[in-house]
Amino acid sequence: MTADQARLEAVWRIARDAAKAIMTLYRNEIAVTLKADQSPVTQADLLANRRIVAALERLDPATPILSEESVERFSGPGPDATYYLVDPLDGTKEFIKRNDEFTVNIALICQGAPVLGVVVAPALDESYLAARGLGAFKVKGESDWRPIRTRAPGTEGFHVLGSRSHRDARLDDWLRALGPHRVTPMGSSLKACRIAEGAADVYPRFGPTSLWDTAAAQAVVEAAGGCMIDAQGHPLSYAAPRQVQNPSFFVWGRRP
Ligand SMILES: Nc1ncnc2c1ncn2[C@@H]1O[C@H](COP(=O)(O)O)[C@@H](OP(=O)(O)O)[C@H]1O
Ligand SMILES: [Mg+2]
Repeated sequence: MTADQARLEAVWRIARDAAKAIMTLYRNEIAVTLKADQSPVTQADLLANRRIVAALERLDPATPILSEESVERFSGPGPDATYYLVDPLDGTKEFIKRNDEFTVNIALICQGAPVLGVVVAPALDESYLAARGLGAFKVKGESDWRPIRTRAPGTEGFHVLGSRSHRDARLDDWLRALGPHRVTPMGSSLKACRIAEGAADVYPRFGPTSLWDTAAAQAVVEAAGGCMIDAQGHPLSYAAPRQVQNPSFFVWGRRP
């Protein structure tokens, strides 16, 4: 087993542990509070955050952690510009609506790029894992690892994935220019993971997102042969984590 694989499996175990904690709360009544930016947060976001941060600190004490639910603890990247980037519960609105489209996300950033990514969908019992040099994998349950690859669009047009909660005129204009397509709404980083496994072709995102929403899924989609790029065609960068907002971006299974 390589060091990268050992680390990938260790980070996956941490994400799965958080996923189990999330599911115990998902089955009961969900209490929702609003954060300062008016976005919803639940006990599940906070519980998952505590478990992930404590476990990553045990696993890798020298590497700083930037998490959506504890941004104030982050004092900047560590040696070699490395840090963990965590969204303990992406798709909180989907969690509250109970449509199963929410994920736990952990990425390892090195020199501004996501070099390892773990995305777990707790309610679906599916995981997407990737590390540079190892490839990208989907795991159903605990042990069924399968390598994944992106696909080329079929002759019937593009299968597009889009946010359930954010749709605006820029997206409508972009879709008009795309040509023949169909759109499936979906929550969370699951959209990019579905493209990584060749189940869809493109995910355009014009609404606001933050670094922790994209990093883990970007590692997966890149290792599977796709890309997550800004309007200039550059891969999303994590080199300046003081600025947590992403630009608009596009996830393509095959680069256009
Ligand atoms: N105004 C805003 N600013 C920053 N990020 C936003 C935002 N509105 C939505 N998002 C991001 O979009 C994510 C949901 O994406 P989607 O609509 O594709 O499911 C949210 O993840 P969280 O659920 O982790 O907060 C949140 O991070
Ligand atoms: Mg999120």
